[in-house]
Amino acid sequence: MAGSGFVKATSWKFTSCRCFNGGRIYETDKRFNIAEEDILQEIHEVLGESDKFPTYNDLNKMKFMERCIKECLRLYPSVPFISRVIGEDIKTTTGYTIPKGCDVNIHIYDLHRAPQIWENPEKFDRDRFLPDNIATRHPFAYIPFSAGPRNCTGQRYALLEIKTALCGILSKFKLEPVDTPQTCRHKTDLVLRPNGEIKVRFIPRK
Ligand code: HEM
Repeated sequence: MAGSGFVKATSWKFTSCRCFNGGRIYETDKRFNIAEEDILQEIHEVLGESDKFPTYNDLNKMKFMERCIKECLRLYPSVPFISRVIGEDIKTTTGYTIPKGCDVNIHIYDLHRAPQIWENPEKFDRDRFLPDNIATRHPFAYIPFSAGPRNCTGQRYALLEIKTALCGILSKFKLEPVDTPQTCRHKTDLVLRPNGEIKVRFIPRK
């Protein structure tokens, strides 16, 4: 139990929390500010105006919030790249052969911003994960939790914890960015990490 608690705590700190920070703090434009108020409205629709703690069923009803979280994880994947050792020779569609035994890095950050896949890739689009819009997308175009047999075992839990945190924070505070995408830089690491502090203003809601 202690081990599992530790995994959850560290997973939150290094992944879910990154998603939360990344999405809110870097996305300073009006599209996200409007989304934030609409997320709060959805929270009120599901929970009422009370301080009720959300249940599993409540969280599953928060579909708009979920789409915004997914868009944050597209723009700022907490795990920006993963690595694999190739198990057999692979022929690419461009005619190259990647031999068995090679180390390969899959750059999730770049994949999630590839213009061949995403229209206006740099834009925060709250509708990008509507069912109609994901129906035609390649299943491996969006892989914040990796894919295949070694994908993230905590992904459902991660979404629930991010949603829970958003319910608590957004119902009490309006968040305003202090740092911007222009002032923040990332540094190379296993998780997407800012090169310094990211400041955000918490304004209590009346
Ligand atoms: C937004 C939050 C999270 C993101 C973006 C994320 C992302 C990922 C990614 C990309 C991998 C694959 C790593 C690789 O293939 O090298 C992974 C693996 C894993 N994640 Fe997460 N993760 C998140 C939260 C969590 C949480 C909350 C837990 C646990 C409660 C968790 C547990 C694990 C475990 C155990 C693996 C290894 C799976 C395996 O190798 O079979 N993750 N995660």
